[in-house]
Amino acid sequence: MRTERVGGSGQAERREPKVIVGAAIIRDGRVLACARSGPPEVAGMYEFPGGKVEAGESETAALARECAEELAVRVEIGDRVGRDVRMAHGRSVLKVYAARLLHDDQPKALEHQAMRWLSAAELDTVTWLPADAPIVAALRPLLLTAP
Ligand SMILES: Nc1nc2c([nH]c(=O)n2[C@H]2C[C@H](O)[C@@H](COP(=O)(O)OP(=O)(O)OP(=O)(O)O)O2)c(=O)[nH]1
Repeated sequence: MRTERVGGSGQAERREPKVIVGAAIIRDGRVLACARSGPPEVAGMYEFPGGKVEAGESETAALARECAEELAVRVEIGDRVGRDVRMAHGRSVLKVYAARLLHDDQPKALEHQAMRWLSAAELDTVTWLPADAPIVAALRPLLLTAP
């Protein structure tokens, strides 16, 4: 979706929504859920590790960078999980990809206040950021069928 606003020339400018990517890192039928450390209004709420895609960066490169920065792990990025989720009145969009850890790397919560490996049955035991609800729903069957 494009959002439009009227610029100084009176003509409509088109703005692409900012893309936020998240990694649903799956291991042994569990997904890694990470609790935000801030800002205060969302601190303690769970999300998928990730962040904003920078200019000129691919979504998969952004995910690999964010997983390295936030968790000190290397990941292989797989298929999309769930749909695009519009946030901030359409100014941003959340896209989540399945991922797996490479080289037996062990995640460290370098920027989050907590981390949990959740099975399908445990997905609802944490409070997710509101935008993540459709992604979590789409993830459930994937965890149940994961090898
Ligand atoms: N990483 C991530 N962000 C999410 C999820 N769900 C959700 O609503 N968000 C929101 C929270 C934030 O408003 C935004 C991500 O911004 P961020 O501040 O974490 O991104 P970033 O790591 O690039 O941060 P920065 O460079 O601006 O400090 O997306 C999710 O599952 N994962």
